Amino acid sequence: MGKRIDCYLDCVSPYSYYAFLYLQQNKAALLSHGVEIEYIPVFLGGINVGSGNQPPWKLPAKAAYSPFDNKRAQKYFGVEISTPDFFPILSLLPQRCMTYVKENFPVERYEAIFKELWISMWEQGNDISKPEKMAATLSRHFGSSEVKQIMDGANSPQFKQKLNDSTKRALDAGAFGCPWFEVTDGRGVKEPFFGSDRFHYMWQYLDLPWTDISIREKSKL
Ligand SMILES: N[C@@H](CCC(=O)N[C@@H](CS)C(=O)NCC(=O)O)C(=O)O
Repeated sequence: MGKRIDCYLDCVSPYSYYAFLYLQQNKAALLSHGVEIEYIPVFLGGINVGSGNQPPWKLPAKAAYSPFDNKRAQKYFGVEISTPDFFPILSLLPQRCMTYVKENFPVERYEAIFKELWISMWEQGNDISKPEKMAATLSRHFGSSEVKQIMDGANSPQFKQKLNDSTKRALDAGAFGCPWFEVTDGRGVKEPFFGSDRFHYMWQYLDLPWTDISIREKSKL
């Protein structure tokens, strides 16, 4: 039975970015231990509603704590972001675009453009819920006819439904936030994991020889 990590992500979530970067950096090491990774775009707003949760910034104590944790995570994962003025955005358009790209383009291009959404929004301050900003971000990796194809696909009933279905799938897997993971061990048994700060438990669950979240030298992080 193949070990795997199904990883549910939304570009509106900075912790999804950290988890994505971390898994991408460790992809080869994981694959060498037979662990496959799949990134699945979901709508975090729908996960909050469906699970009865609220975004952390809505609870005053969490909102006050969050900047500390976020800064530490940025330092740890080696990335600098800042919360844009327009936050939060409705991430339906970008997440529908990712749903379309996932199904219609090679996985390398899909992973490259997913990363680009976080860069565009969180590092460069672009409101990618706006069609023109989303199209401009897509055009960093796709030609103009492909950008049109993706934007049209994202707005089609079929891909709107597919994003709903993935969000439902995450909820069925127990999700109440992002990043959410459904991890399958070597016997085919699945367990849920939440957050970019739980990889050490994941390695333990997958019976990998790493005891810490970091499987690399500190200097290489
Ligand atoms: N401790 C987690 C926090 C992740 C987190 O706060 N995710 C947000 C979205 S960016 C969320 O969905 N939170 C739901 C919750 O905290 O209940 C981590 O370090 O990754």
